[in-house]
Amino acid sequence: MTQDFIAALPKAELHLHIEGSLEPELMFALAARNGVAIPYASVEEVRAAYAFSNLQDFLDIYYAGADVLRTRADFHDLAVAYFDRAAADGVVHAEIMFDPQTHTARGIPFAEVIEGLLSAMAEAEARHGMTSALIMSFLRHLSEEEAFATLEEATPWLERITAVGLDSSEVGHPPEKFARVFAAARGRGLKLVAHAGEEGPPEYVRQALDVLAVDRIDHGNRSLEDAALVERLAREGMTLTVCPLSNLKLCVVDRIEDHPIDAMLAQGLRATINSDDPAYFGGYVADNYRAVAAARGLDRHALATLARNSFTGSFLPPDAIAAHVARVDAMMAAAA
Ligand SMILES: Nc1ncnc2[nH]cnc12
Ligand SMILES: [Zn+2]
Repeated sequence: MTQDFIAALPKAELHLHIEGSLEPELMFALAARNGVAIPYASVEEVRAAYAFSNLQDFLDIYYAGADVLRTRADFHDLAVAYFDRAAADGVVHAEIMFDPQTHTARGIPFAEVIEGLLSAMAEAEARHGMTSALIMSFLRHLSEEEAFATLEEATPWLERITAVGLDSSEVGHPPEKFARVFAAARGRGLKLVAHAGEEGPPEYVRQALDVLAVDRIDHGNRSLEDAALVERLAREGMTLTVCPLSNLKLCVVDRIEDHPIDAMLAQGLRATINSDDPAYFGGYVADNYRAVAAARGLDRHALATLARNSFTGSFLPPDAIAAHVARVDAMMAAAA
């Protein structure tokens, strides 16, 4: 019953790396289409390689996997596959991240990447009535100067990009390293998000708030180590895009039974549920809801709160947010 309820619950996905939705089957198909050699003999061998002890273990494999993405059609097919799966999971709005530097560093033109994604977004709207938005993420292991160059390269498409983000290796690359480029992005009318407190300390979450002035925190788990920070995040209504199966696979939690999603809600944090890199972490967004519902005994009220938070934390206009929240409320009223 909870299974059906979770899939039927209207929801937004706010933390999804489109490169992390590359399923092994598509990796093989694109490798063949583009004549790219990959270091795996079979889909099973790829899946077996997805055992990670930390974020960096994962990132090494994730950046290698992205090498099969070469053309506009590849980015289109990748994103269409994600939108189809998300629609089946009850996602009605998706704010997807892409990492242009992972591709431009290999000589793939920025235009190929973004035009492929934009055409897939139009297709998702036509096929599923799903709305979507693009978040352009800077790789934090690279320099701020390189992030500036990426922002510059994106200029012709800025109307189509909703936000900038900050991802990749967290520890050693604090948010303050990107203070000026985030200020420039804000000046160009973009929203701001940053991964913080996934592996990095609570201080990185504070920097994301105080130095970058982000609109959302991606992950934020380690905020829980700092009571004053938790109180502030709750008071400011800051959205956290939490990713339970990612947290399990990257050893942010040892067991899914230890996941703090209900503790976050109990402390008044605006937590949401997301899949992060679903092809690598073993599940799309509904799988993430199911995993924590089962492991932490979340009832329908908690699940509906998480779904409502996904809309209130989105970059949709207020009227669209209200309409989506009303649909969640109607579903709860019908179930009562
Ligand atoms: N969970 C994650 N943390 C940091 N960078 C990422 N890039 C893709 N997934 C990521
Ligand atoms: Zn992420």
